[in-house]
Amino acid sequence: MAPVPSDLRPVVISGPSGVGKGTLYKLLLERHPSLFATSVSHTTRSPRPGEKEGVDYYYISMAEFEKMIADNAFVENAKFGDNRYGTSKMTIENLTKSGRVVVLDIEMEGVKQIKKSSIEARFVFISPPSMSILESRLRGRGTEKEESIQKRLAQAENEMAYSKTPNAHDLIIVNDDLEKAYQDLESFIFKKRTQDQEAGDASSAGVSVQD
Ligand SMILES: Nc1ncnc2c1ncn2[C@@H]1O[C@H](COP(=O)(O)OP(=O)(O)OP(=O)(O)O)[C@@H](O)[C@H]1O
Repeated sequence: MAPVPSDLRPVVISGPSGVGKGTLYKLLLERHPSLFATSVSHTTRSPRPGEKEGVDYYYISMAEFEKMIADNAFVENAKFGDNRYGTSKMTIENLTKSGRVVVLDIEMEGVKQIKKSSIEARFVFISPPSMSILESRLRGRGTEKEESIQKRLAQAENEMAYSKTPNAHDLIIVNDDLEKAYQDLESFIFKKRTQDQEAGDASSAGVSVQD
């Protein structure tokens, strides 16, 4: 039987575009399908052909989205073009209550928002071995036009700078050898949370620890 981690806090994976977040995330879900779960986001954009409500996204109107923001129902939300995207607190809480570890692939602004939210999460930053390797991965993936590659590389500098600020992340993994990076990620997730950490987290969050 697959081991069950004692620490069910959601895991937020961030890092520059092209570093391998999606690849690592997919491996977690493939290797432990009944343990890890993704949180289905809410969006104001229309479904694309083949997409399913509640599987790819929850599709809602702009008015509903704004109501959810007003109700503080999102742990993070963002705007891309004319569309809004958000991760709902309740979706995460329900998955966690059902014994799953929620894995979130989130960019830097979202990470900052989650840190301010009521959700207690663990933050893992995936770093490239070098900026030139990051660039060759982005190019090698073959999904991006030149302009988009340049934008992503510029944003990568911001992500890297943020990763160097104290306490931004609980763990930084350099994704050089993929299997090694995966093993580092998995063992971090399965690591037992010490009582000191629990007490420290609880006092910094201003809540009491419950057994
Ligand atoms: N350790 C590794 N060694 C070599 N190639 C890798 C490694 N990890 C990932 N890759 C490759 O790098 C490319 C980018 O990976 P991936 O799409 O997972 O990045 P990402 O961080 O999820 O990017 P985005 O934020 O844009 O979605 C892919 O082609 C992937 O196969």
